[in-house]
Amino acid sequence: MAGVLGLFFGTGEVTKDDMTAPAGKDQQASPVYVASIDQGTSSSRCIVFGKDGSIVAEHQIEHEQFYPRPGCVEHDAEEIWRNVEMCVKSALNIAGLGAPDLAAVGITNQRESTLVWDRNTGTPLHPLIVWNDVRTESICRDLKANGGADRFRGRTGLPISPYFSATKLMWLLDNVAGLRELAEKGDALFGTMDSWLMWKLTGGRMHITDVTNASRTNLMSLEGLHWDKSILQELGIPACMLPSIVSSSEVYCVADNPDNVLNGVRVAGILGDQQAALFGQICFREGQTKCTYGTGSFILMNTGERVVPSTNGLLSTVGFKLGEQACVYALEGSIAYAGSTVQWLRDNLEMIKSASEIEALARTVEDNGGVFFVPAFAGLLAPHWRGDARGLMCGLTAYNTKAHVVRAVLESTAFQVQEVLGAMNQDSGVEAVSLKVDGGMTANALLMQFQADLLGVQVLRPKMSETTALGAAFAAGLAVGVWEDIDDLSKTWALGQEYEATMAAEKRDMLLWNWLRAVERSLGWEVTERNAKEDGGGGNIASAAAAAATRSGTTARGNGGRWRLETAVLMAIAAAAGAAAAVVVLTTKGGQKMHIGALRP
Ligand SMILES: Nc1ncnc2c1ncn2[C@@H]1O[C@H](COP(=O)(O)OP(=O)(O)O)[C@@H](O)[C@H]1O
Ligand SMILES: O=P(O)(O)OC[C@H](O)CO
Repeated sequence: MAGVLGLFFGTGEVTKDDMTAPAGKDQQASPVYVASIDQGTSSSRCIVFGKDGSIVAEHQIEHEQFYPRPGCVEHDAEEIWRNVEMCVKSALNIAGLGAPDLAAVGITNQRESTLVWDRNTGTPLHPLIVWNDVRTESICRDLKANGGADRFRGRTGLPISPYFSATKLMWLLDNVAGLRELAEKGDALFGTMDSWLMWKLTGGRMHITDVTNASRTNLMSLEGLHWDKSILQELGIPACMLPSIVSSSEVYCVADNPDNVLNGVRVAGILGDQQAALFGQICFREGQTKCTYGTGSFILMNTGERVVPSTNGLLSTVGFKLGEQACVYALEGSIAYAGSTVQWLRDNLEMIKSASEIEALARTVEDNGGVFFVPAFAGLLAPHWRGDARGLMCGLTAYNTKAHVVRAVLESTAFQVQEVLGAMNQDSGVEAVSLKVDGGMTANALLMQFQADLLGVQVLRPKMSETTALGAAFAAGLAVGVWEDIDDLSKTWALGQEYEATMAAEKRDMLLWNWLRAVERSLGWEVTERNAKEDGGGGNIASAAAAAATRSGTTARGNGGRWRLETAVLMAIAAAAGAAAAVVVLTTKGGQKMHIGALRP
């Protein structure tokens, strides 16, 4: 069920009285309020900010998550638009403001999630395919087979992965009846959520995306900031269905949809949500780094005006581009499962009743008791990029309790962030001295302290928790003169909480070593009939096992029978997964589970 939250914030600088008589109404001065639409993976919200960067009012609405098949995650784009409209209306009502009181509106959004719609009717032609949907794993496998996972990296900064929009769009073009023909005629459009919202706000007049969102498609040249014709051609994507690429901060238009409450307001900022958080955290200088701990976790380092190529499993991406100014780039490490592991403990394992309970339970034990958890629920993103990894918990003994398990789940986020920061250090040559943090999980002081300990640097949480929405408001406000320049913005950042590293180096090294051993064991676990075909094994599990074993350096020979497996091959599967002992369960085409047995390679 979708939930509705309406929040009112009294803040230091903007008082309740100010809100009943907004400056824009009484004094006829230029409006100083900026609204931000934050369209995220689990919810949409609208926040109205004052000039001092404080929150005046907020409204948030969750939307439904659809899981039509294993590995598939979809949203209803029309539901999202209705929620956005409702959020804006409610936030303005709560603040006692109207559209004329807004200097501008900014948009920030879940990135990569892919939508196609009809140019003439404005109707979505398929549900939104969400960024964490892995249905295009086999398309990616084919592309990788023909030139390697990194064949687009030099141009787009990204590896081939189901995460990015390119293969999601390929899938749509191949699987939605009539879409390719419509697209070739110029009657079907592609966009991420920023494009969709712009389309709706302008009553179907504008089809644009900003450089940060475009940099997540795997279709944009990072240096030229234009769609890469050769990639489009190779992937069979008609260029006419793509939006025009614009900067992150400029007046794009005046919203001119008379049915919308924002009608007449300048739309002046667009940033993908992680880049918006980088901007909202005032990471304007090269080397400055932030981590957002939400459903997933995303670490971005500002690398200035140069594209820093990654050789350690990170992404080169656009940080932001302010109008005509030079583009600022970033290195990014994306982690798919962070706060969602806490939701998993709550909803699937029922070990806690609410996310906020996890800290107290984890504090009842001194440490993880030797337990390590790798949340590779749909493979691992940065820095491993292994679609064949699966989740595991290891190091368990009879001594362990629920508290150790819960603590291991919490710690898994900090370990992943540590790995990414290590890779960032290697790629950029910049050793971070501090990490600015935000997002829901930063409410957890145990996790934040553990993070500082693992990194050996200060972890800094600002007073303002809504840095993503703030970043988009900053981008919009800059374009219309609410804020003069980035120095003006920098004054708004205030420290909320600081965590210093206190853990002894030997203890930290031992923890990191054990984490890496656990990760190693999670790799290559996924061996299915589908993999068997795609691995060129002639459609049988035995050959897939042999392929998996070969990938992991173990040799094995299958007997080629469709469902008959030799002991040697089964043992190779266990070895490929790196487990001391493994229980092998195969799923048949009909969905039936076949319990094969426990193995000790
Ligand atoms: N005290 C807490 N300890 C650990 N995780 C938490 C805590 N409070 C919230 N979370 C997690 O934070 C996530 C929500 O953070 P949020 O920044 O709102 O995410 P998003 O923007 O991705 O929706 C949830 O996945 C939730 O499980
Ligand atoms: O909406 P969020 O906060 O889960 O962020 C999603 C990211 O943009 C995916 O890349």
